[in-house]
Amino acid sequence: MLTDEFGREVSGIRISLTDRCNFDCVYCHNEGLGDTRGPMAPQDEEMSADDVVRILEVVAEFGVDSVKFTGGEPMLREDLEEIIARTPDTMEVSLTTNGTFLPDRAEGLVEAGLERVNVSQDALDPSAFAEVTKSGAYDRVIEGVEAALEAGLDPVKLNMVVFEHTAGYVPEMVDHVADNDGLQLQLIEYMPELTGHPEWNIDIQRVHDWLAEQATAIEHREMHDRKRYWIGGGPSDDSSGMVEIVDPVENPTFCANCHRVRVTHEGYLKGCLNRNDDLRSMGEMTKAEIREAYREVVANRVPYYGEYLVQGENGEWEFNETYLEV
Ligand SMILES: Nc1nc2c(ncn2[C@@H]2O[C@H](COP(=O)(O)OP(=O)(O)OP(=O)(O)O)[C@@H](O)[C@H]2O)c(=O)[nH]1
Ligand SMILES: C[S@@+](CC[C@H](N)C(=O)[O-])C[C@H]1O[C@@H](n2cnc3c(N)ncnc32)[C@H](O)[C@@H]1O
Ligand code: SF4
Ligand code: SF4
Repeated sequence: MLTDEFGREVSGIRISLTDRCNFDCVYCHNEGLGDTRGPMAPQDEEMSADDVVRILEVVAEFGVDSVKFTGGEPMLREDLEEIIARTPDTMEVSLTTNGTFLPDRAEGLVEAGLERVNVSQDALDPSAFAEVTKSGAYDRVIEGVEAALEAGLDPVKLNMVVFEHTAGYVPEMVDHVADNDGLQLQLIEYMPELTGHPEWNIDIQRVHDWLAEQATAIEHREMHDRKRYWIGGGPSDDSSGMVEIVDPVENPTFCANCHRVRVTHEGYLKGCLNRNDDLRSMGEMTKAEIREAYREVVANRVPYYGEYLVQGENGEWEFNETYLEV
């Protein structure tokens, strides 16, 4: 496994398969590309299944043992099942999706080799859901979550971005996962950097404090040093609910435990979700060239949050020049 200059081993890869989406969520960061979602028609610049598999085969040689497929909406790719089936056997395969296509395809994805799924669900009520996603597909998403559970995906994590529009729904989402076997909840801190709406931010520490009061057990996950709160039981009790908080913003501990590189839908390898200054285009590359690009990108990885950034007078984050000169 390769290790970067900050001692972070790279054990995972996160691949965006498309920037197209059938939703228009008001907060969407589109995996670091900002609000640039394309039309529904396939885009020429999307990597082919062969491109994706070539990259996976190379990083597997370096001991990368997990892949997360995301987007845009990755299930708009008709060849998703093929890509998963061709993923090296040494890799754990997971998917993050808005869930609308799961009712028809969850079973096929499991047959292809999918092990876990995260489904974005920001509210338990159709009108609140529509307000955030600009979509009327609430019932489809609920069906998708059921289809994923029936197909044997375990766990099925519900992703909820916590920001001004959704913060009030956190308690009922927590009850929902505690009451339903197989479901877990991921509360994701809203990342304002790429969306242009800093005013929607809320203090995620309040959610941590509230959960700590409810929890019967609290654990730390190695990845990103994330906290996990167990509600109504504990880690060994099947009837309890697990709530994980993903809180990257201004969190040097999160970045210090970041073990994944990323690939954009056009095939650019990059070391950090929030950075686009280290892109390496791998679409046309041979395996030997991909190996070289991978080594370079890992060698140049830098934590994003922490002393490497400073907040300017206008509230924007900028590189800490003092640090760069050292
Ligand atoms: N800044 C930052 N945010 C991340 C990172 N990983 C995940 N996130 C945030 O968390 C969201 C949800 O991630 P998911 O795709 O559901 O997957 P995950 O939680 O990272 O991975 P698993 O829990 O292992 O399934 C992402 O879209 C980001 O908003 C990361 O490395 N850096
Ligand atoms: C970009 S989406 C791609 C996969 C799929 N379309 C979905 O929505 O699950 C991946 C995850 O990013 C989260 N996300 C998007 N914009 C965000 C933001 N500004 N802050 C925090 N999380 C965000 C979404 O909630 C979703 O769980
Ligand atoms: S469903 Fe996912 S990719 Fe689509 S707009 Fe919402 S967060 Fe972004
Ligand atoms: S370095 Fe930090 S911000 Fe960048 S991908 Fe890793 S955890 Fe996310």
